[in-house]
Amino acid sequence: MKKKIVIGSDHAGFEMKNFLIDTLIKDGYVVEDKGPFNDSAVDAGVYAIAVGEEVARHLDGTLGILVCGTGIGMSIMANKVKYIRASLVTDLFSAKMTKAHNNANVLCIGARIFAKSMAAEMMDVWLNTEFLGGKYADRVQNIINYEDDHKK
Ligand SMILES: O=C(CO)[C@H](O)[C@H](O)[C@H](O)COP(=O)(O)O
Repeated sequence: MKKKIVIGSDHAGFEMKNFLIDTLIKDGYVVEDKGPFNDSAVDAGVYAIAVGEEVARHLDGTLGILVCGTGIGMSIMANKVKYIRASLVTDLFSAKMTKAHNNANVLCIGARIFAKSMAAEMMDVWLNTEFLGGKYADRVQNIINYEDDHKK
């Protein structure tokens, strides 16, 4: 079975979130939508934390996707959650490398920057790239060690 994807947005990312959910379901993923469920103005941070905490509770391969206007607020907030490596991506190469080298477990996308098709492409590349492990695993482990030492 394919991985579970937990997804959230703010009002600016609401429409793109729904598009990405449809794409994920078509591709056979199990999707958990953390909201919002309409396009009324909300604070992106609430949804970033909800998605981040759900991913951090299931570090078995569950991944998160966050969409706001720029993706910036989402990435700042999601990275406050212990064990979350959230990446704001702006191109296909970054989308690939943030999984291959950083094993990013949350992807952040700016709905006011990208067309839906480009967002779906970045998501697809990230989902279908494998973490390379080896020296990159040592580096990711250093991040985890820091979190273990400094975060509750
Ligand atoms: O970074 C962000 C959230 O922290 C986003 O880009 C938001 O979508 C953006 O700030 C929302 O702006 P709005 O004026 O409230 O629509």
